[in-house]
Amino acid sequence: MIEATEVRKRYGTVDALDGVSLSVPSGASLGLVGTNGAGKTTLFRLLVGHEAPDAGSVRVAGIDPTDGTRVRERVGYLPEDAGFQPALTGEEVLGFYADMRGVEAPRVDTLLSVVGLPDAGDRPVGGYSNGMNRRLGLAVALLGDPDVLLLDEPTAGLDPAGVDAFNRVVERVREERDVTVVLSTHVLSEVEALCDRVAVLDDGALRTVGTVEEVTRAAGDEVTVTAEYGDGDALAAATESVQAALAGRNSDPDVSAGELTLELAVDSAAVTDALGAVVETDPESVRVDEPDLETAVREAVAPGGADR
Ligand SMILES: Nc1ncnc2c1ncn2[C@@H]1O[C@H](COP(=O)(O)OP(=O)(O)OP(=O)(O)O)[C@@H](O)[C@H]1O
Repeated sequence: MIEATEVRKRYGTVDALDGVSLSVPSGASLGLVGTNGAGKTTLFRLLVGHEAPDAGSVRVAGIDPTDGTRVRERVGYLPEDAGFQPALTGEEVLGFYADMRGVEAPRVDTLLSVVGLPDAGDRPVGGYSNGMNRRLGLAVALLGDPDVLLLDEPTAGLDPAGVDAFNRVVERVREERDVTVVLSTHVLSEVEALCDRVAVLDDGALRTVGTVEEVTRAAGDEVTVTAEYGDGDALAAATESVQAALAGRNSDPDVSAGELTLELAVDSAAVTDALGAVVETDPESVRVDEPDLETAVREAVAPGGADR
């Protein structure tokens, strides 16, 4: 659905995108993450045809986005800095964009309900909260029932309730429509909740891309369970019962300094069994360290934890 091939975009002396190739299949949901200034907004602007790449090619639904209005019929875009005339009501804002895109008026009411603003349509948008404004922006992006939805940091600056409300709408839209979503964010829990894929951009380059699971796995494929015990007897008894629970699985605990440590393959049944056994031995504390998306993204941006 989206194909970017060796895309370059330079502003003055800055390589905003420095040879980025990325493919997003139809119906997928991609989280675009990365450092500030990584090139995320630039990529959106190329995907929506607001600008052309200096080199390489971009195709959305097989269309070159700079090729007239055709791509705008297929793509809904919520820019990072979307703002509307404060004196216009929500309905008027939608009506304005609906006219521009030739969408029928009844869709405006439906869309306001879809984004959770069913009763706010007759109010001037100057009185909308930040979250309401973003949801109105999403409604504008949904006009014309696009195949592709591009959301540039849609929840930046929203409070937790606003983030939840927005993300629930995105989830519902994905359930109800066959739409391909690209969403940029600095919040990785959002990617885990809403996206099946993740791409990490940094300094104009794509550092990694894959399913959320694949990218997370790059941070390691082991879970470490560490349990702390008050005295040597408790630790010895715990070691015995954990060994019994994991018998034959080649995962003996390490025991030292009042602690029992287990290293286990992530997602294996051994993790559940070991945790069950550990909890039954009544430890003072239990810690579970597993590969997570945050570590994987940090590693992708700065391999080996290099200072930047
Ligand atoms: N119109 C422009 N003129 C000059 N430089 C630009 C322009 N647009 C982007 N840049 C530069 O290109 C780089 C990438 O910017 P971009 O806005 O795409 O990053 P981003 O990943 O969206 O960042 P953020 O997370 O901070 O929103 C930055 O160094 C930025 O300063």
